[in-house]
Amino acid sequence: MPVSLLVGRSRQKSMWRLDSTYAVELEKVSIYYGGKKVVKNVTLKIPRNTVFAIMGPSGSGKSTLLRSINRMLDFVPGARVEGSIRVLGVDIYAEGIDPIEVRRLVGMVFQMPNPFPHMSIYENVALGPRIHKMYRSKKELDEIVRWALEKAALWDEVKDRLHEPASKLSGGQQQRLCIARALALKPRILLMDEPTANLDPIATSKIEELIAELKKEVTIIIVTHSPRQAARVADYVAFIYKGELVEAGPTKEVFTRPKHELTEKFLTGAF
Ligand SMILES: Nc1ncnc2c1ncn2[C@@H]1O[C@H](COP(=O)(O)OP(=O)(O)OP(=O)(O)O)[C@@H](O)[C@H]1O
Repeated sequence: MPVSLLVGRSRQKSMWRLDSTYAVELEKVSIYYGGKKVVKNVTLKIPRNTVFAIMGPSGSGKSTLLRSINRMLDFVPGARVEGSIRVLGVDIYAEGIDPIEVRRLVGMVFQMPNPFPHMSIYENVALGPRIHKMYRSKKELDEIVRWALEKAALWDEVKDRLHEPASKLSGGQQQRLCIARALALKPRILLMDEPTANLDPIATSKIEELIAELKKEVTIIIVTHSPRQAARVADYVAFIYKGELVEAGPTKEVFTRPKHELTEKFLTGAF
């Protein structure tokens, strides 16, 4: 990364342990919507700079668990998290933690590509760095935008149309734009909630290739209901069923020697 990109917050002394073995550590995490417990006592360690897939059938609590990792559940009235969630060594629900800083460090990409449609491609990526004051000159902002679009494997396709509205991009391009938008904030962890559910197979494989590339720099936690996708992209997988963690481990191990009958059923498509 050019030195000029290391401006703003990244120069400040950080409380996050950036060299931590685990990107995320969940301990006895339960999550409620009102009185309804939808995630039940989940303990899980997610190694840094890996792709970790959370898989399970619809309604098993995957998205809820994912959203607890960057305090997105703060926006859901009645949602409550119990237990401890550490991100790069820091308890993100502790008093005094700024949820905005948590969400900068832990970016998120959703199922439906959701760029701001009337904003230009450039502005979609520049918005976060503007809000967080991550640059000192227009030139530096241009560099961040280019860097993020390159990292999201979109630069070559959009470099001559940066000021066109994002709505003119295809669905797959829009999703990569959302990835660029998240990357522009220099996150260390990227949460992806079924990022290819609305994409065709070609756009899906582009995103999957991108995931493999990105894990060199960020930890990726991806929610998928597809065991095939988990097998293709993930180093580690966790299988969640009815809010409970059934098993977790290296992808190869879980797929070749599942310890639990439920996991085997899920992997063979019996759900
Ligand atoms: N805002 C909410 N208020 C109340 N209940 C909710 C809310 N969001 C989700 N739920 C419920 O929590 C449970 C888990 O939902 P969640 O979306 O986390 O599961 P999921 O495994 O991601 O499912 P899917 O694959 O269908 O997205 C479901 O029973 C769902 O109906």
